[in-house]
Amino acid sequence: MNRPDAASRQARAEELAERLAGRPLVLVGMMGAGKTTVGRRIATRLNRHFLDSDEEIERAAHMTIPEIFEQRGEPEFRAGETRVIARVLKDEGIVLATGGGAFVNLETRALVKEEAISVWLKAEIDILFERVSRRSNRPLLKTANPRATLQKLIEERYPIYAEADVTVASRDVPQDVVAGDVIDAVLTYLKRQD
Ligand SMILES: Nc1ncnc2c1ncn2[C@@H]1O[C@H](COP(=O)(O)OP(=O)(O)O)[C@@H](O)[C@H]1O
Ligand SMILES: O=C(O)C1=C[C@@H](OP(=O)(O)O)[C@@H](O)[C@H](O)C1
Ligand SMILES: [Mg+2]
Repeated sequence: MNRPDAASRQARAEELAERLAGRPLVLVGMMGAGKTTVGRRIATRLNRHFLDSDEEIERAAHMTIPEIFEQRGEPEFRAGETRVIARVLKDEGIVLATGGGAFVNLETRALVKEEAISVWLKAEIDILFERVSRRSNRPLLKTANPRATLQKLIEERYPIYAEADVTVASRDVPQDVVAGDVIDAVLTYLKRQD
């Protein structure tokens, strides 16, 4: 990348950081969309603190997500997820990657809408499936037909994710490009709000 591109990229990130004025930036969307990895890159560019709700839950429980599902069950995981997100949204100037089910919760969704700017990282099933197949750390997909499960979740959740302020395609391009797409899309959204 040449220097003028890098400079304008930096300028857009700085403008976004300024326009957000402390409001958290929250990533929502399906498993495999890139919320955790792309979110971390966005935080770096905005010079913000990055948090991931799954990592916060794991830290508090001293267990991995699969262990929590196995030993305590999904309802307890969901309760922890709701609590963790409510707690971290009190912090200013964060980028938060949520777990794929978090925004489905009415209480969490209302809080995110009130306190933050939300971004739906939207990806095609083929991309999602390829990405989630790399690791076996998603308990909801431990089914006889994980692709069909993913498809069912997509159908249930897409109308809900569509309530996010901004939608960005999580394309099959490098994560830095997706991070740049998010920054540009949120900046455009906030400029329109003025
Ligand atoms: N743009 C991308 N191109 C290629 N691989 C990606 C991209 N975004 C994410 N990934 C990979 O997909 C997997 C899932 O990403 P992750 O950030 O954990 O998604 P999420 O948190 O939304 O479930 C990881 O292995 C990550 O490295
Ligand atoms: O979609 C979901 O319900 C889940 C998504 C996961 O997070 P990612 O979306 O970061 O994979 C994790 O919270 C848990 O396995 C449940
Ligand atoms: Mg994640």
